[in-house]
Amino acid sequence: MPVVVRGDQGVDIDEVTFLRGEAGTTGHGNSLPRSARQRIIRRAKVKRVTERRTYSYLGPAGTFTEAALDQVAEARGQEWRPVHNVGEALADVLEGRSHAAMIAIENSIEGGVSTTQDALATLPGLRIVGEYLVKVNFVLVAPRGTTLEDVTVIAAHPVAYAQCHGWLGEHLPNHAHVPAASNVASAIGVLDGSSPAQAAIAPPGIVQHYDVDVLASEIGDSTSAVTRFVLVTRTTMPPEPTGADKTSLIVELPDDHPGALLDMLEQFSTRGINLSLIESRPIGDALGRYRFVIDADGHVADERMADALLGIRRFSPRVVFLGSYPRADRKIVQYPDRYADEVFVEARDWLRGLITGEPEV
Ligand SMILES: O=C(O)C(=O)C[C@]1(C(=O)O)C=C[C@@H](O)C=C1
Repeated sequence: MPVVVRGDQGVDIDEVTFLRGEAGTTGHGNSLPRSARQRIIRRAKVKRVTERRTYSYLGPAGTFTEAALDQVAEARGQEWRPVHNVGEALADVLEGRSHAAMIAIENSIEGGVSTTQDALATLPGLRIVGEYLVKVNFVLVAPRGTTLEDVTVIAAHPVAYAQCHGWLGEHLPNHAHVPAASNVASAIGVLDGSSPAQAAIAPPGIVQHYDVDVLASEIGDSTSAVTRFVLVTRTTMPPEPTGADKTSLIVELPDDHPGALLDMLEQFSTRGINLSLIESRPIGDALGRYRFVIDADGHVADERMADALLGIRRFSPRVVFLGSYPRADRKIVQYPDRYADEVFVEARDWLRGLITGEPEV
């Protein structure tokens, strides 16, 4: 298959070059009749429209999720589709309305975003292809003329609300919370009167989109809070290994197998693989049944990771491979020399030799 380089508007660069040559607009003379040239240009325009890709994200404009999507070079100049929740974003991908969806998966204060983790664990056919980090901090906003004394009810996305407990406890200890679909939906509800709240927790950039008073700034519990986002597509080949990769998995453990969690962890530790995340989530069918959400340093194309996955697959009743993709921080993965690819290859060759009867050297 030819490699296609995408232009800013989603047009195949090689296609455009070809058409330019064909239409005689590249300095080789306008040898084609005008009508033929126009037909070719029309074809290029149709292609431009049909080749545009759609990216779904938690909207409306101004959310942190939008800021994460803004970091995706291939998404620039493409169609961005604001949606109401993670489920809708992933349904867009699975049902073909969108090429990819940007979703929040972890926050440095709140931990894993459980709706995302549960959706990825249960919806087959999805792959994480990229990771993006966004620094998050929050402001309290309200319709013009509102004062802090007027505020008894606050609208906020639950993950944002959980990051502002300190400030709220100190300044508005008696407030009530109404959940909002996103950090910007919270403010819209307060402005259009559809929310019972008088004020909303929102990203600082909200003032560029809406006419609001900022009642307080920097209300997050941590000034260094970060949310991790992932770009999800339909199942596809993982991006090429970069040496700075991460592999995401969901693993269920066998029942009645004492030490199963330790067995699973050993698959990684005995191959020199560091885990940057391990979290349990209820499977949901009975009390005491959990699945594990895991991020491991390395790529499925690395021998040590492939070997670990084979080990896990052998005893786990269900393994979901969510993807291998470049780490957002581009930090090269470190591991002891004895887990390098060549060491695995040499050991496999040695074993093959034993079986085929090659003399040992
Ligand atoms: O993208 C947004 O602004 C959101 O409202 C979503 C979300 C999340 O799902 O975690 C994103 C980042 C913040 O940590 C809080 C909320």
